[in-house]
Amino acid sequence: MVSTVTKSRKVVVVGTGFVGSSYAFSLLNQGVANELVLIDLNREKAEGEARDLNHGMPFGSPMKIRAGDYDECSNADLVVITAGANQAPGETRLDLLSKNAKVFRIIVNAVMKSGFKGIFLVATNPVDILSHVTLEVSGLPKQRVIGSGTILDTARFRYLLSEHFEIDSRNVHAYIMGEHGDTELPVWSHVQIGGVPLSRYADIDDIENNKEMQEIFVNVRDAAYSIIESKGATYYGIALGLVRLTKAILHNENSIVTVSTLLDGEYGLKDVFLGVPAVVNEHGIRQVVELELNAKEQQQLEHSASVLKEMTEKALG
Ligand SMILES: NC(=O)C1=CN([C@@H]2O[C@H](COP(=O)(O)OP(=O)(O)OC[C@H]3O[C@@H](n4cnc5c(N)ncnc54)[C@H](O)[C@@H]3O)[C@@H](O)[C@H]2O)C=CC1
Ligand SMILES: CC(=O)C(=O)O
Repeated sequence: MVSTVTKSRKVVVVGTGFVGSSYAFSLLNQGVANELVLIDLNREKAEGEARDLNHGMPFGSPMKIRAGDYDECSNADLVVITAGANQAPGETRLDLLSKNAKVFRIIVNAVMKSGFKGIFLVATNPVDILSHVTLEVSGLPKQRVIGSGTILDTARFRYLLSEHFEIDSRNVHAYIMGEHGDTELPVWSHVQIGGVPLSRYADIDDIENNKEMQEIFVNVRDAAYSIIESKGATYYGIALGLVRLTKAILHNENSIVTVSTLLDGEYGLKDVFLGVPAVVNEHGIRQVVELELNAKEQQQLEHSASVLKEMTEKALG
């Protein structure tokens, strides 16, 4: 059933490239917001996207879509940032840091200058570090700065497991945690199919060292590289993930999703944005969900945190 929105829900998306325009298209399809403003450095592109999307209105959910400027952020509930460079084939997400950190300082300052009082949702890469930059530049409470983190990696993981075991992906419960990038980790100890632990469901004793399972994780971790090699960019998966997060926020769903948030002692880690399961609602991040990790998973998470921390310190200067 298409959900109905009773009070005004305004979203501004900054960056109407592949990711931003796919997000706008999915938002229109799912009826999650009722006002959407598109901002891009290339104003003509934003205007073209708005016109194209509006022509689909009779087939979607009623909403107002237009191109605009940063003053539109003053009464927005949510600003989604998808602006900045994407990876060229072979480039890592971390390689984008210096270019995109500069872009972020400009964007976040412009949003805040409008008097913005809502929530930031960041997707641009490297997403964990740019979420940290957003927090620092905006001065907002940490609950109101959310990175898309490992929401897409978790979806890829659930999908590939669902294909392998021929089970609806909605019945596969699993998390990818850590960096949205090369140091991310699969939390094998908490994978469940329909509530049954994976080791029991699949009758495999040593799940994390099983060759087929390892291959599934490698395909998750390296998915962006292979899609970028094939078609130049990835955008549909993250667009749907961003809509899922938008719904959790605007509809106050208290959903548990893997997002990037500033840790403050959870998992024994501090002062670093990292992908973890967290409860998300209209106030942003309500709380981090602390899973009981095994020793290997904890060590992998700490490694991911240390890589991100070092890069973040450089970016924040
Ligand atoms: N978090 C995730 O899971 C994912 C993140 N991404 C990231 O999303 C970002 C965007 O990717 P694409 O849409 O493919 O790139 P794109 O190149 O298609 O679009 C980027 C847009 O940003 C705009 N832009 C650049 N500087 C700007 C500024 N100062 N103000 C306003 N707009 C500005 C450009 O004009 C362009 O329209 C990349 O960093 C990419 O790595 C992509 C897929 C998944
Ligand atoms: C590009 C990117 O971050 C992804 O597809 O995972």
